[in-house]
Amino acid sequence: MSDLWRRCLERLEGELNAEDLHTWLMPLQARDDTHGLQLFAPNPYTLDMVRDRYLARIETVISQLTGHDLTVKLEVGSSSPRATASGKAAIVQPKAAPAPAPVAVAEPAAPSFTHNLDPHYTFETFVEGKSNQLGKAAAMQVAMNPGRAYNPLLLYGGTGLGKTHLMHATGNLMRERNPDFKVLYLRSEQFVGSMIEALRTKSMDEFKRRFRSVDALLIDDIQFFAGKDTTQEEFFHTFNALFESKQQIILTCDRYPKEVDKLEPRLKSRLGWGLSVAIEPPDFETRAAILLSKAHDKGVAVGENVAMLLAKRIRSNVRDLEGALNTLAARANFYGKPITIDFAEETLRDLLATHAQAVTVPNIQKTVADYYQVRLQDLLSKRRVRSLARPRQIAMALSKELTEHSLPEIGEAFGGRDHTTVLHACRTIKKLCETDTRMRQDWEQLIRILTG
Ligand SMILES: Nc1ncnc2c1ncn2[C@@H]1O[C@H](COP(=O)(O)OP(=O)(O)OP(=O)(O)O)[C@@H](O)[C@H]1O
Repeated sequence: MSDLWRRCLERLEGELNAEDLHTWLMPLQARDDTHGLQLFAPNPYTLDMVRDRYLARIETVISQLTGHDLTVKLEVGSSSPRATASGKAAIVQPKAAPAPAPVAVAEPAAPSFTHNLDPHYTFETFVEGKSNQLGKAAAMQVAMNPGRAYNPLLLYGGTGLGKTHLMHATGNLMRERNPDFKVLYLRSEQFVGSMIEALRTKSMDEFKRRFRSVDALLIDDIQFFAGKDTTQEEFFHTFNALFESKQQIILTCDRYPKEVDKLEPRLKSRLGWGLSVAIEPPDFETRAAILLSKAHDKGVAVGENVAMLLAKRIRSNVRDLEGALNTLAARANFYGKPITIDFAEETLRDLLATHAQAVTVPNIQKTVADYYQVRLQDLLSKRRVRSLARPRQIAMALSKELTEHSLPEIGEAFGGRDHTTVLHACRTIKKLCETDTRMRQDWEQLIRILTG
């Protein structure tokens, strides 16, 4: 990779979120020569996005890095000399000074395949807990034995729980073990965008070649394929081609794919050929460990007490937890203060209040009643029919999980029941979640509704 471009990316890393960076900027190839830097987008769709959203900023950063006022233009293509032989290049020119800009020394021509994995998303930076243990183990297996261990590997679960992280970690490990391994990561919107562009420019053959020539294809958030029939058709053929030649496919979805409406049955059936693993919301200890690990990686001094405060109060997902940490770090830096419990509570008062708000026992009762379509007064009554008893137990267990109330207090809130009844409910639901998929999905969905 061009040294100048690498330095530019490093600078932008601190400004853009990881997702945008690896979606739009990392796929760009770059080449610098005595005249300047050339940037190549893999397709017109990416080119448009980069030009509209990032080009001005890239120009500024390049100018800062080189000390010259440079103009950057883009084209679709590749940085390998063969691909640019059309002579369209000469992309960076000094805006004012006629003299050639002194830029970084050119490296040998880059390989024609540029992987676009986020180097920060690795297994080392992924904190393991009960909620993601299986997913991590499966992903590692796939990285060690691509195309053969589980194909496809499908990671599913709610937003911000680490699916994308694990996917990149798998790709990164594959490439660490074999640097020539071609791993292509895309969000499903990019797949759709590339396909639309290929249809428009009548370059479907090129599109097919691009996706079928990789060793591993990683597609994020495939729920976006729902209702897009032509995309599904094309993806179906891509899938078959890759699968047959034992190229690895890794996918993520925000729920169990069988539950995604408007996804073709034959595609759903293919998705089930390999291994589907749920990534669940992390428990308290894992949330605290993730927070401490993120703080360590970012060089932010956060004590265990602060990590525990955030982990206790922010249960929705890891992304929110990380967002809170970033806010704290930025404020502490600005005011030059250490991150104490008081500082954290003060700084995040509104945010913590929002997270606390939803999770009260009455709120849980109402949410569970709505979810199972029973009347609230029946849920709180003494009636023991199964259609009420199970939702009631779930509501009790959720109250224990999501609030600070004691067992007797929860019993009291459920029509004056004994604390042993609540304890029994908690144990029953915990056991059921381990053995009954449906139950576990209901539980996770309710947690998402209550904490999202
Ligand atoms: N177990 C974990 N250890 C370390 N970081 C984690 C873990 N789980 C999630 N994260 C971090 O949380 C953030 C969100 O994770 P990620 O983007 O992978 O979520 P996701 O499940 O793909 O969400 P979405 O469905 O919205 O794309 C990332 O910064 C990721 O590094």
